[in-house]
Amino acid sequence: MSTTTTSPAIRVSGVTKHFGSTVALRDVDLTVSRGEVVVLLGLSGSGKSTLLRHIDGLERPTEGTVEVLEVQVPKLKATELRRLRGRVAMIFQQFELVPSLTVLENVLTGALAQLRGPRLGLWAYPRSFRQQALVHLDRVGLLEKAYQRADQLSGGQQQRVAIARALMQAPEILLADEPVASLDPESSDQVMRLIREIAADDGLTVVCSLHQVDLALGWGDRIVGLRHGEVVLNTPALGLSKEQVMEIYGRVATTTTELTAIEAELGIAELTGARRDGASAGADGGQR
Ligand SMILES: Nc1ncnc2c1ncn2[C@@H]1O[C@H](COP(=O)(O)OP(=O)(O)OP(=O)(O)O)[C@@H](O)[C@H]1O
Repeated sequence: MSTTTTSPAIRVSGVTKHFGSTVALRDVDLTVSRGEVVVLLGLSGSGKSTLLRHIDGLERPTEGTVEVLEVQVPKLKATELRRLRGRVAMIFQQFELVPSLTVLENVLTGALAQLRGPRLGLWAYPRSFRQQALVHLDRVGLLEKAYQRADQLSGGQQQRVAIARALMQAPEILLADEPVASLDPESSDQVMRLIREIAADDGLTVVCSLHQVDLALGWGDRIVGLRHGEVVLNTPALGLSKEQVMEIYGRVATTTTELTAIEAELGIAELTGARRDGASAGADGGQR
């Protein structure tokens, strides 16, 4: 009888995280299957980055457990954590490229964990790595930019370089923390499509935080909504409507100003008048 791996890629159980008196996560459960693409949706401060940082072992939970690729993350020693991070790549809102280096060198830095010692300059990397980096640049559509300085590229292009750098790790999981928050709508769309394509082609597990409902609905397999550090929504993206998502976020708003702020942050400009009136009315449209 053959055995197949059925364990999830990520299993977060009962995670609570305190930063002093701030409760950033409250009893969070999240299970992500291998190959699944999950969106973490939430307003600023809802705990999205903190949750991603727990999955990557950058934070330890105050309570609860985090298992990634069958490894208990908070228990890992530094060397074991480094090994796990080789299997989990992360991209960020601000791209985190080295501006003065060429695009190709930036991509190559994604392989540093696989090499011993520092690497200064392109020729310090083995030829096979340079070839691999060029393949990844081709995949993200930036082969012709390989020898330009990273800071000469547009925001969208820089995020695509960051994706190519992540691919150098040959990761099993890709974590993306608000990857398009600094980009215009067209570049956002391009970057999100690229991540989705790569995830499908490589069987990558993806957890991506976003705050725009429109992007989230058209993109992930499943949407997990966070509010004040708690999971308030965990459902397949297919068939989920904007109104359902808004309803969840609308419940926290007690005033029209608050509702307008939520609307703006979630990228929704069409909250109903009735909902708005309800919010203005205070208790009726506020916390239920
Ligand atoms: N290192 C830290 N020290 C103290 N408080 C923190 C720290 N990291 C996060 N927090 C707090 O925890 C809460 C959740 O923050 P987090 O950054 O996870 O939210 P977020 O949903 O990712 O928001 P944003 O989209 O603005 O980054 C916030 O109240 C934040 O101020």
